[in-house]
Amino acid sequence: MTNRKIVVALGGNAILAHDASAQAQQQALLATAKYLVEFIKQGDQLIISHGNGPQVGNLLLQQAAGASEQNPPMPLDTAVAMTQGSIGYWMQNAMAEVIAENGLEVDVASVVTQVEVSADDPAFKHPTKPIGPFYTKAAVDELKVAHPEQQFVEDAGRGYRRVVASPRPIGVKEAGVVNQLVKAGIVPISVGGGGVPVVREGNRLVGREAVIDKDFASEKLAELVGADLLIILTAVDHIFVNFNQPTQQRLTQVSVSDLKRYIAEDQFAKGSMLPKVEAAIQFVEHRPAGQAVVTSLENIGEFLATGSGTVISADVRDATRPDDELTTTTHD
Ligand SMILES: Nc1ncnc2c1ncn2[C@@H]1O[C@H](COP(=O)(O)OP(=O)(O)O)[C@@H](O)[C@H]1O
Ligand SMILES: NC(=O)OP(=O)(O)O
Repeated sequence: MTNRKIVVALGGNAILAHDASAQAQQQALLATAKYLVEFIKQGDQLIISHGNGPQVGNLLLQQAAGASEQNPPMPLDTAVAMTQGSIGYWMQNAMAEVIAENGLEVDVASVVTQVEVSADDPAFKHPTKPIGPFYTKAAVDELKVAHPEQQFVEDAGRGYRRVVASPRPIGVKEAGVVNQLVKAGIVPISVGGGGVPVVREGNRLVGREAVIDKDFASEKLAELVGADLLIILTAVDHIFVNFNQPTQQRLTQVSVSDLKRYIAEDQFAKGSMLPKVEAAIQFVEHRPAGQAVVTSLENIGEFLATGSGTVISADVRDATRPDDELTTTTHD
């Protein structure tokens, strides 16, 4: 039994690959739950987080399509809370089924989570977070005329998407509640969709129209609950240098200083791998005894058996080496 406290962040493919129907997303989460239950079987204390980019964008479109004066569309902070509810419901339902199949007795509960951001965060003036479906250039040109207030960007060669503000998390209101649930042996689902963005005004937390990056929100939660591990699950088993080039090499063990050097070399795509790398660095800098891992759902078994995946650790000085020499990256 390992009994580590682990925050595991689920990437897009764990919930929505191509089919945005409720049934397809529930099916995907059932497959995801079969991987996650392995941690519980090992005795680890799990905290689950997830993204919501496609879902919250789709929800805004559904809201706009049915809107009237009597039935106004909800603002983005409320839409984020709605996706925390829907995805949380699917996830806890799927986890309960798989937990029962494995003869375990563990409860899973979603926590509607508010994540504090700064009202002055420059991100409010520079939208960068892609949400909802992909569009062609022609479709975007039409949308810009109909909705001059909305902004769109080309997303990694896959088409155009609407972008919204994505401020950095500075606190998680329900972190204490999440910790209480973990202590009670319950698996919490928290900071879904990066958490509902709120700013503090005295005793009030006031919602803001934004979508926080779930990797940064998961990192903040992992810091605040004192996690041993932050595991970021995505579509690739490892982080690569020279990604998608003939010279690509996967990173197995990597130190913070080496990762910072790779960032300076522009090795990680903005909006996809870069936030994961930055979140991993932030976590191990705050908790030097902890580790961050980037890998895929499908590789969880291998990770648990052999440590396979990209494991990011704080720079550790080795007494047998000169003072300024740090642990270095291993490739294979
Ligand atoms: N250097 C890199 N190493 C590995 N993957 C990379 C790298 N740069 C970009 N990527 C891409 O980033 C993707 C993960 O980002 P994204 O799909 O946005 O995450 P999420 O799983 O959270 O939805 C990977 O599947 C891969 O295609
Ligand atoms: N909120 C968020 O980061 O969602 P995605 O991971 O789905 O983009």
